[in-house]
Amino acid sequence: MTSISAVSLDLDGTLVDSIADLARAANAMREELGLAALAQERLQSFVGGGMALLVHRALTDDRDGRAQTDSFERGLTSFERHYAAMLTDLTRPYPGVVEGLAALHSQGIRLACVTNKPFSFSEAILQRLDLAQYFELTLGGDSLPEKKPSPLPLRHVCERFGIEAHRMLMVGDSRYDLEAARAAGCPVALLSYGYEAVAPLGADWIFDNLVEVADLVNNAP
Ligand SMILES: O=C(O)COP(=O)(O)O
Ligand SMILES: [Mg+2]
Repeated sequence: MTSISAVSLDLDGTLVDSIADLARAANAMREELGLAALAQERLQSFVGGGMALLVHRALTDDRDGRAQTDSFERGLTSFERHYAAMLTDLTRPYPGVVEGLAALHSQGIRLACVTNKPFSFSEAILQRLDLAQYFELTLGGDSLPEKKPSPLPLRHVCERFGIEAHRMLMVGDSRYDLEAARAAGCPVALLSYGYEAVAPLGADWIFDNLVEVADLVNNAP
C-alpha cells in the first residue's frame, strides 16, 4: 500500500452509533402519519443513503419503496423536527473511535468526515460528542450536488487537501462508502460493527475497531 496521508470517515455506523435516535425519530414520524411503529432492526437496514431515502424507506417499509409526494413531504418535515429534538439523546461514539481518531491525528493524518447525513445534523453531532476537533473538513449529504455512492465528496476532500486519491483511505460501514471509494480511486476499509453486513462487499480491509485502522495507517510503508 502506498502511504496514507489522509482518512475520510463516514459518520452513522462508523463513528457514531446513532440508530436508536434515528429509529425513534422515524417511528415518531410514522406515528404522526398514522402508521404503526417498525422494529429498530428494520429501520437500521434503511440507513446509509441519506435522509430523503430513509424517509421514503421508513414510510413505505420497503428498501426500494418511494412514498407519494405529499406523504413524503409531510414525512420529511416530521422526521427533521423529531430527529433535531433527539439528535444525541442516545447517540454515542463506538468503542475505540476517540482513541482511533486521536491516534490518527497524532500521526499527522488529515481527517475529513464524509457522511450522507445532512450537514447541520452531522456537524451538531460531532460537536456535541466532542469529535469535531479531529476533523479539518465535514461534508454532509447536502453539501455538494451529489452524495455517496458518488465519488464527488471524496474527490472534493482530495482536492481540498491537495492529495491524490490513492493516498486517502475511506473508512465506512456500508456499500455507499465502498462504491464511493472505488469510484474515486481511494483504498477502503469497512468496520464490522455498522449498519450493514460488510463481509460480502469486498473491501480492502475489514476491521472491528477504529484503533486497528490507525495501526494500519501507521504501519503502511
Ligand atoms: O444519513 C445516512 O443515511 C447515513 O449517513 P452515513 O453516510 O454517515 O452513514
Ligand atoms: Mg454509515
